[in-house]
Amino acid sequence: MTTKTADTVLAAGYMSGFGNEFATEALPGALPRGQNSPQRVPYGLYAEQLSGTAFTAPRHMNRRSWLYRIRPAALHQPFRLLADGRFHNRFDEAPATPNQLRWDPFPLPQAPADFVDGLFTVAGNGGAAAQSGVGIHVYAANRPMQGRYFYDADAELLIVPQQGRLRIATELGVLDVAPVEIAVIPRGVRFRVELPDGTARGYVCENFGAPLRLPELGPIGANGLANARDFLAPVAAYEDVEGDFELLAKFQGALWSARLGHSPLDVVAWHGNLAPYKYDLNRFNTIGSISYDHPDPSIFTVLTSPSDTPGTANMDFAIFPPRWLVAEHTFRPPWFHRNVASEFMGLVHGVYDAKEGGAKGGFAPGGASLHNCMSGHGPDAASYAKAVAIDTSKPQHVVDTMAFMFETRLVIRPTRQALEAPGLQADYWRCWQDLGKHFDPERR
Ligand SMILES: O=C(O)Cc1cc(O)ccc1O
Ligand SMILES: [Fe+2]
Repeated sequence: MTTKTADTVLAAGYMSGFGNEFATEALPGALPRGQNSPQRVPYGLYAEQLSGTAFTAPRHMNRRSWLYRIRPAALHQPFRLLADGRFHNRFDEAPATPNQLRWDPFPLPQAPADFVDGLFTVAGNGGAAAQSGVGIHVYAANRPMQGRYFYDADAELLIVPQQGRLRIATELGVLDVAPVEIAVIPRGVRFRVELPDGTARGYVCENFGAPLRLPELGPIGANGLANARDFLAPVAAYEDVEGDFELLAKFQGALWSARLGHSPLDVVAWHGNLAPYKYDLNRFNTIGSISYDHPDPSIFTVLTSPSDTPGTANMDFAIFPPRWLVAEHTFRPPWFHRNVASEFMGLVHGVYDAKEGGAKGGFAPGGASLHNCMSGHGPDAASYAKAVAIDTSKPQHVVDTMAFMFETRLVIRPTRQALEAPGLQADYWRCWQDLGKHFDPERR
């Protein structure tokens, strides 16, 4: 396989910044100068525009890139609809439940499975047709995608590796992503996933809504939370290979397959602000209370997909990273709460400070929990007992942890296969049952 990278043009494999107007070429002079679509493109390439927002979207939201490629994306045989599998968008198969749900770590594959084979849909809401909501999936894979490429026309993909590194070779370049990093692949971008560690497991959020962006910072100021310069987009890298390959498309909730005679990762140069990117969650500048009380979790937002209602996101991606807790005379873990929003949580590693104990396997790395609209939840009895006993005049260092949340405006509906999965913890509700009555009208 001939794989050429941009090493000779740019020293690093990545360009830093969020939503920048990037320009990158794997061969010198491959980017047309002064125009997007010249009559004849350098090196005999084809020019192709990839737009991720409406042409007329406001300038600060507009996303598109120009790709200079060996063959246009139009070149493939007709797509055939594939039979329904475990990766889908059927969120109406089972009644949405007000029960708190939790799953053990999702199993690693028994049979050979690549990244797409290994996708298992856990829950979701809305859909591609409405261009709003999310699909929530886990992946568990043990072989690289070989001669297979995938794109999702329904959604932007937010990939959260939990175990094992991923090498995501995309049309626009290569992203190497390890646990505690995330990758975002724009709607429609074609890619192949390789597994440098042999196996991999993690979470995927299909965002059917507006592309993820950095949250507003308000009084926090010009810096903080996820800083724009820590996002990395790949430099152009292409392969010029021919063979009998498969292109998989996710379209309106279903998977389609087409044959194609060449690698679609044949973009020699590109420029624009629509690109895959990665981000190291350890770079997050965590901001919290330095006086009293636990802040609302919106302070932990890494990326947000806005809806048409200001301030009410289609989806927020929040993390709970290592940090110092210093709030005095304060119950420091997440408080007990019921929210209008719905919360799907996963754990990359360590222990989450609201779930120190719990029934059965607890909240374990590679597992998940779901607390839907107005479903009461909060620290389990063990975490509560610990938090009311500590001396809050001393700072507390929360270390070795990385939990995350996909928080959505719409109720998150579990799939039938997720409700029937052996890992669903039937006794999760018990983790709150030891929160006894302490009320005493004689004691203040
Ligand atoms: O339920 C959870 O554990 C997530 C969460 C964390 C937090 O710090 C505040 C509110 C919240 O929903
Ligand atoms: Fe919550």
